[in-house]
Amino acid sequence: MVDKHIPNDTLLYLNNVTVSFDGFRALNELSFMVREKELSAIIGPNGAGKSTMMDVVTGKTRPDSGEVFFHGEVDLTRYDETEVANMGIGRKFQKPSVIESLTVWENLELALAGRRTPFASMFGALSSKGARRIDEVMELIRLSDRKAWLGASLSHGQKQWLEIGMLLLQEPELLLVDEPAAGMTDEETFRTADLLRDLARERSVVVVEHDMAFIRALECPVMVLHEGSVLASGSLDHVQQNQKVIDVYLGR
Ligand SMILES: Nc1ncnc2c1ncn2[C@@H]1O[C@H](COP(=O)(O)OP(=O)(O)OP(=O)(O)O)[C@@H](O)[C@H]1O
Repeated sequence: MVDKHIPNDTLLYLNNVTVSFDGFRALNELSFMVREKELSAIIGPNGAGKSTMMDVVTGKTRPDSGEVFFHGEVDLTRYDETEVANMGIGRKFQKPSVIESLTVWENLELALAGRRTPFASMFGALSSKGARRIDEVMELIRLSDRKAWLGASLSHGQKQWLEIGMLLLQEPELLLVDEPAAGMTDEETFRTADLLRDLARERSVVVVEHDMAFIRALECPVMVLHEGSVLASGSLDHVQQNQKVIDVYLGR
């Protein structure tokens, strides 16, 4: 990456990314950057290109043109989903995929096993280091007192937190989180905002969300996507006062 304007602490840099479906541009020369250990939010009306952007970053969709630099050098567009995940990019989908018949601890243990050697997983040897890490993650996701609860008995919000915990055990440097507050109670929504702020102390977190109260609680920079490009960026107050943003949201 040879661009003088890119700060040294940039973790992810999309450069002029275009994705077309049958001639329709879902992403249109999209460029933006994510700094290390930064929490940021992406908003935008339906069809703005938010999911497509995450598909490109995670190797699910290959762009027609443009690059996606991770750590300044690696162009993620050359790798597939598994390779990108192994490089340290985690994606939390909207629908939780927690195993309902396993406890919180067992779900986390399984997620940790995913990154242990086949030999260690086969013989069930969870190291004391591994167990400590699961304890730390349970603390982070506010589920320490639910350790022995079955997935099925958790609330919707708790399932989402457990799923975030499972991703954390992959130790991602960048976490992409898709509409985490959807379907949550107000209290869960605010606890989730707290949780994501905590997570961004150790890694970069990008949240795609529609819920403005939740975005406000994140207290982070916001980028507005529209028709596959950045329409505005800055604080939530700043973008909400932007006339172009107002027009797009009011459908003018
Ligand atoms: N596989 C596909 N084939 C054809 N068109 C697609 C495909 N994926 C996305 N699109 C189109 O690209 C545009 C961007 O879609 P995308 O899902 O990225 O938007 P979004 O901002 O995530 O929307 P939402 O908030 O509704 O989830 C939409 O017009 C969508 O219909």
